[in-house]
Amino acid sequence: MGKYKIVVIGQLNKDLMNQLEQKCEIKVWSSPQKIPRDTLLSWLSDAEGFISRGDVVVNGELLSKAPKLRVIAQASVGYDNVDIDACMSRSIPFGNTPEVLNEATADLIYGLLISSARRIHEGFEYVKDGKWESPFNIPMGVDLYEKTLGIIGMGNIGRRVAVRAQASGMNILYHNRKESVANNELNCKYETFENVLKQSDFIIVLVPLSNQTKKLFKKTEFEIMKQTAYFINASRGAVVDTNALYQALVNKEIAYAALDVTDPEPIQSDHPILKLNNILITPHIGSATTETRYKMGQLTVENLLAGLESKKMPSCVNKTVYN
Ligand SMILES: NC(=O)c1ccc[n+]([C@@H]2O[C@H](COP(=O)([O-])OP(=O)(O)OC[C@H]3O[C@@H](n4cnc5c(N)ncnc54)[C@H](O)[C@@H]3O)[C@@H](O)[C@H]2O)c1
Ligand SMILES: O=C(O)[C@H](O)CO
Repeated sequence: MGKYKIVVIGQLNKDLMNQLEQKCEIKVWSSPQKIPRDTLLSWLSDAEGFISRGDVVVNGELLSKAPKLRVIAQASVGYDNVDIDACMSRSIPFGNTPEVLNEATADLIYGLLISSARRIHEGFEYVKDGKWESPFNIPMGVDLYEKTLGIIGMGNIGRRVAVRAQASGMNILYHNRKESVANNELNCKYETFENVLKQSDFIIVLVPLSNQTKKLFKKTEFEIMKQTAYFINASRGAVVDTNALYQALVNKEIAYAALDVTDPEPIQSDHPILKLNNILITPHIGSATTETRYKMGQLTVENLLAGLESKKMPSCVNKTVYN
């Protein structure tokens, strides 16, 4: 039997590529830059399998140019770049990589929280700039102990963040579309969206980007937060109205923001929000550790090969495709 024709966007570990090469003939785009749409569509014209990436829009137009495509996999838990209905209409299973990145992403988010609260990155700038004249003229932070953390979108990663916060002596509120026994058993209290915003000292956003969550955080939402609130977004940039966040930070309606995701990505280096001293931004590095990225790549390859061999994927988003 011949090899499966596949297209891979992004870099996979060498041994994972070797694994794919055993069974597949591969066209690979390993550049961090976005692949030109025309190139991608021409590569997909005879492909059976596709490893996509977050910066590729997978929609009906793309699928119409890929008549032989039978499976799509992606190394991420979020799949807001993919039109799942369009995949369903072609009975194409789409595989993502949940859970394997929980700990790494929760570490990064907790790192953002501690770094903001304790002014860690500012402290280093201070030292580099020669401003550290005595032990008394230092940037002051705030305690986490006995403060309230509100998690909006309390799923796999949110729960791992909650465990870290509890170790620091924080109280946890959460809001999801509905209350969950598993979250309550973790000693986290369910509240309405508005109450979480009103009552929390720190707010972490971890909802998937969807039509319901696009610009979930606008002017009104920042207005109802405490003036001392720290706002942390690690979900997707488009969940937040960046201009409203900028105004809230400038007008001191909230104290501080830390973002691992922006809208657009990358954020323009001359964006005015970068000039503020009450913001910390990292370049979408939630899952970016060697070990975790390897596990994500491994699950992606398993998903793809399962699909090509007409077996059930270990992690399929549109499971009803198998009904
Ligand atoms: N910064 C990063 O590198 C990074 C890494 C991993 C995941 N993410 C993002 O984080 C998101 C969450 O990941 P996860 O693995 O915890 O997913 P998950 O599906 O386990 O959790 C998401 C939670 O959000 C809730 N939710 C969905 N829509 C909601 C709404 N409208 N209002 C309130 N709650 C809602 C769900 O009920 C669920 O509990 C991903 O979708 C992805 O966008 C970012
Ligand atoms: O959704 C995810 O898994 C992260 O954002 C990494 O892309």
